[in-house]
Amino acid sequence: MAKAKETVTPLMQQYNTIKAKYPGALLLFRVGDFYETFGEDAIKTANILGIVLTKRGTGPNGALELAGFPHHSLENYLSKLVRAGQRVAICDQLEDPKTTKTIVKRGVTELVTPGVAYNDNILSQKSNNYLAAVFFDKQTLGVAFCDISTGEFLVAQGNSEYIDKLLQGFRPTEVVFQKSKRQEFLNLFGDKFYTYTLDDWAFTNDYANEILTKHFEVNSLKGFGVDKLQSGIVAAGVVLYYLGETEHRNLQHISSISRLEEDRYMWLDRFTIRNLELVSTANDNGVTLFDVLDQTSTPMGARMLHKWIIMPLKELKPIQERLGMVEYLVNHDDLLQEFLSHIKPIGDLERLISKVGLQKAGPRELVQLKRALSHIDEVKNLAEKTGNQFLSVLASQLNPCLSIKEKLERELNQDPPALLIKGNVIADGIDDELDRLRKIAFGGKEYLVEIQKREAAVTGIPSLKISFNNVFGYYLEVTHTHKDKVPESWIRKQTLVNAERYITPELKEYEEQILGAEEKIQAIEIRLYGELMYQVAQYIKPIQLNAYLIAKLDVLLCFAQLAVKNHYVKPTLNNTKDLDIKGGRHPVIEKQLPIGQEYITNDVFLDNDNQQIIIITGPNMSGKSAILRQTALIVLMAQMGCFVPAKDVSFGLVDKIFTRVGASDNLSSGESTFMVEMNETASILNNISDRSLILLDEIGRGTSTYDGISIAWAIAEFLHEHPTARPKTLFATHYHELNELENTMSRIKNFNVTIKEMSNKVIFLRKLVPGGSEHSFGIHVAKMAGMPSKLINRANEILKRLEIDRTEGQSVKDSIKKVQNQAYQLQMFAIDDPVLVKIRDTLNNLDVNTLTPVEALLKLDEIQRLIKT
Ligand SMILES: Nc1ncnc2c1ncn2[C@@H]1O[C@H](COP(=O)(O)OP(=O)(O)OP(=O)(O)O)[C@@H](O)[C@H]1O
Repeated sequence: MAKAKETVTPLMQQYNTIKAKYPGALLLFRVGDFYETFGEDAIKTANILGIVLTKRGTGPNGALELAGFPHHSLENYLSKLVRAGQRVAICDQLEDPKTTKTIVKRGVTELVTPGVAYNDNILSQKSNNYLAAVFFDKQTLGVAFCDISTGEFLVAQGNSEYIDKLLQGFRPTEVVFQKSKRQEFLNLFGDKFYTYTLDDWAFTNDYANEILTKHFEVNSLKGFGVDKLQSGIVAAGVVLYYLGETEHRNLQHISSISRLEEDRYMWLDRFTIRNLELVSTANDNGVTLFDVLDQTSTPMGARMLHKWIIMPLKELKPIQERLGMVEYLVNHDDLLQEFLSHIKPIGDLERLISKVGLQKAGPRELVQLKRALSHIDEVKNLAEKTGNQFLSVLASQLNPCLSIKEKLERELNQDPPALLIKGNVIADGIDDELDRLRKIAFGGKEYLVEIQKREAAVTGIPSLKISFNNVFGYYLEVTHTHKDKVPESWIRKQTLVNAERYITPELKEYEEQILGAEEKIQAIEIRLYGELMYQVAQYIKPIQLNAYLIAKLDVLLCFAQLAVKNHYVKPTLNNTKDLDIKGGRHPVIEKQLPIGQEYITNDVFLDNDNQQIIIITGPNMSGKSAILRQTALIVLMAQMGCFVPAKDVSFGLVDKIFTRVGASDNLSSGESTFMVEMNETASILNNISDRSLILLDEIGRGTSTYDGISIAWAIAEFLHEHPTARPKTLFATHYHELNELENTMSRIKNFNVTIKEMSNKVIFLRKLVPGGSEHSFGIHVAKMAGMPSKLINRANEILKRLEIDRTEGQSVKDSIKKVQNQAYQLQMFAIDDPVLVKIRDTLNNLDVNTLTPVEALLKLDEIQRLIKT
């Protein structure tokens, strides 16, 4: 017998057709009250969501896997799927199953990807969720960032270094780029981004211009000031194209596009962003500068703060404006408190108005919008009254959109359900038909009692009753006693033992009304709500401006609160090229010290003429890095417009901050990555100016002493002898040999972080003082790492010998011989134990002269391990 041919049901045929249109996406297929997934998708879904995987059918290809969940759990499950890195296509029923006899029409209504999300469950409140597009043009790279949840749309172009820096700072959750450039992308930006590639045809000028001008309803992009950025525009066009591809077509809230102006912001190279731990730390639970500074009251304020941190300003006027405003708020605490009381309830207005643009705002969100607008009105009034110039300008720009606010107040039930379909969203008194239907649907009982009373009075039948059954609906029941009083117009439907049942045209009409009322009510509410949303959408631009202004005020209020709480002071910015920090502190470390322990403050002074480069020596853990970082953080905070953790600070604007940290893992065969990068990034180094600040932390560490010193030496020389610029530099090192540089280079000065040595123990004083260090600190390091005291004692002996011999002019070779002889006398080595022999040989083979502290550490570790085995 021939094998039965497997039949594919019409439903599965429909599924397969839709699935094929969205390659790479996990398809959630709505069937009745469930979203179902099949095959591979089902296996993934069940895994990620921890739901049951079942199997259906036994065709020639085996059973088909199936996993599904109820439709009302969509939001919750969707966020889990997207967070797990899935692209999720949501396929809905496009018509009411009741109205069709054939298979229900279905289609994908949204494709949710990590970069294209506005669902509160997926987004994190305090950070933006950017989608980025990168365009590899011939010479330059174009980039665009868009956050669909806020409507922000930014564009830039430049070399790969600049684009990399932007990607580091904006940290998009998804990056799209040309299919043919996969390898280039990986080479330049690494594999840490969630990426998606698109066919190359979408990356053309003509296409981008067309899609952008159409979206913004303009003839040219000139008005946005982006028309010159041809590569950037292509990337921006791709963003819009991708949003369309993912079924996001209501994008009114993306109401403008702006250029990321490179010249307006301080340049922080990517190492600086990472090393200063501005917005993220190497380990997940570390504390960032953002964490310490974030005292904002709204999510949009927090997101703005985030941007201010990674993009400090470099123009005096706007910085001073911010600082001036913070000072004013610090001095007017009552006003500050009043502002705060109105800003908190404004909430996330920026994302809220975006949902209006996306046509996804629920009734409660519109009520919240109304509330936010009332508070904006209050903020405006408060700001107006102050007479402060900045606040007066703010007041004149804030627009409480009173007419739409009043409309929302009037037309919406002020305590509505979260979902429109639950009903009771539109207020009473707005639509006559709605009021009438509601009366019928919800006031049904009273209406029937009214009819009953009236008919009883008219007919003189006191026992008249109105009831309902499924056969003929509402009816009047008359006992046989009153049979003869029944009017002629009543239609008899049923005779019982002691009563008769009648219907009347009025009852029939009422019945029809009541049965259809609920559906009609829903239809009217949906229509009226849609109209209301449409009207609110006309206010997207002024409301977005409000959101921006409130976010800005929120950040300034946050700075003012920080100033008071953390004792920050107002920095003085000027046009000199000096940097003068008195009593500086590290804003993050000072917050983490154990209770009772005070942060030791430090002064740092740098200028172009005498003290361009400071070499800071000191043992590990003495606080060198802290001094470097706090210097950069103070500069950065000041240029954000924030007060700073110090006693007194004044400096000339800084245009760029570079950081390089030496560590054994980014050094190869004695060649510093910094040197490599110096060559690679010649274009940037050519742009180093007298206003740049450079932090070099333990460059050369991890190589052997001579290599390390040579590299560090070369870098210091490079920066000192740079033909066009004298960048201010802090150079932390444990190579006391570098102190020699001071003698030959006039603008290099030695400093050290003080310690006190007491009976072989080191106490950190953490004060930066002029002068170099006498010796290296390798043994001290070993001690801190918990090496056995026997070994430490021995190391100290060796060191002492070496130091004595050096002053007596003896060669290192002789010293080593001496200490080796000494070693043979130690009891520990007299035994013929193979482990001890091995230890002895290891020690014998050590060339102490070229040993770096880190190598010493590693050797000691090796020896310790030998003992333990
Ligand atoms: N001024 C200070 N006041 C109080 N504690 C400090 C101060 N500076 C640093 N510390 C503490 O000492 C720790 C080590 O400081 P830091 O990392 O700056 O040392 P380092 O000399 O750079 O060491 P390494 O060479 O190992 O990087 C910090 O994490 C902090 O807890």
